[in-house]
Amino acid sequence: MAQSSEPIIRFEGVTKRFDDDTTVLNGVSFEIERGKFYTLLGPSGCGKTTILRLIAGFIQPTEGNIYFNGKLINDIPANKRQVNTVFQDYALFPHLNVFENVAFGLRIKKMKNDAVKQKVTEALRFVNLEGYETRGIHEMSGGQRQRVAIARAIVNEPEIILLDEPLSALDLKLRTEMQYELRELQRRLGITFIFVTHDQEEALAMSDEIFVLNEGSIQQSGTPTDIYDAPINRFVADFIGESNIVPGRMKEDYLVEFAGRSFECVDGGLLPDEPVEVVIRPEDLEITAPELGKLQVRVDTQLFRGVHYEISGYDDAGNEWLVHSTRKAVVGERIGLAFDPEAIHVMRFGETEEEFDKRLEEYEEVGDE
Ligand SMILES: Nc1ncnc2c1ncn2[C@@H]1O[C@H](COP(=O)(O)OP(=O)(O)OP(=O)(O)O)[C@@H](O)[C@H]1O
Repeated sequence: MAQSSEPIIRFEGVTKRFDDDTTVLNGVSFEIERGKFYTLLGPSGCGKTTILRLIAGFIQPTEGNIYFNGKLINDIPANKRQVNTVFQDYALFPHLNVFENVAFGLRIKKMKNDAVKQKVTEALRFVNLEGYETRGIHEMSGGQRQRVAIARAIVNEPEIILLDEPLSALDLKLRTEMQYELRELQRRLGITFIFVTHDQEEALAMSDEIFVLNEGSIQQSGTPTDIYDAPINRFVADFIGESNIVPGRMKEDYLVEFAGRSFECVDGGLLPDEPVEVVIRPEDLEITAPELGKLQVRVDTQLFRGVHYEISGYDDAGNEWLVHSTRKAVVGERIGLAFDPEAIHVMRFGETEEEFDKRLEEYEEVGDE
């Protein structure tokens, strides 16, 4: 295909305001590559569903442009886009059986009966629902309805499937099963999936790429490990997993000061004496005897979490530290905390992803000279 090097979707400075002048998306730009599993992650009201609706064509941008395979699609109506949506409540037709629910889109296109039968059978096989053709929707479980909704989307052979919190109605166990199933299905189909969730664990487990959103802007985009290991700012560090975030100061490249001491780290490219925020994940801290630790902490609370203990305490500078450890501590006692230079991640206050990328580029250019 001639257009295959183009991103399948590109947003260029897309702003969405509703009639009452509330800005829901604020100049958002991103690219979606073909065949990957993307997740839009963020708290309630941050604009995730609005992005899906813009891609589907249910609403139009107030400013900016949306491209599909390199072609501007701002004014292309929803029914002319090769995109299908799986909604949170599945939006299945209660009066139609499983077969007719899946066949619905094909019937509208006036496809011949034989072809409909073949395509619906194939779609139902894909989601493991062969033999359920004549069942009523009310006779299906939550997980099965979910699969009918997915079969109804894939039967149209769209280039993109949009999934708006499709697992939120399921209980925890089924939800985990469906996470595997959806991920596997996406791999087998090779169709681009754009999945919306406010659940960070779900996003980390399922995605090739995650966009973290807050208040109508993309805070950070990247693979789950990029985002977990190198959050761009406090919002992302707080939203994805648990973090210790303490104030610090850059002394020079690869040397950062916090909790009253200097520590080797792997981050550079900041100005000497620049105030920063330092992130260390609780599982990267190891409990030692006080004199062997890089930091000393008095244990304040301890909770047993089955696999590990969740221990919190304060260092002498008054910073709180959360530790996940298989070793037990004693409340009120002093412990040492050991960690590798790689465990320290330094963030510049309030920096956006764009500013970070620019800084990194300049830093690497200087390094190459
Ligand atoms: N048609 C509309 N008119 C006015 N405001 C709207 C409209 N649709 C959405 N909004 C507002 O836009 C903001 C973002 O909504 P959106 O549905 O995109 O959020 P979300 O991130 O998907 O949230 P949730 O996880 O709660 O679904 C919300 O504050 C919402 O109230």
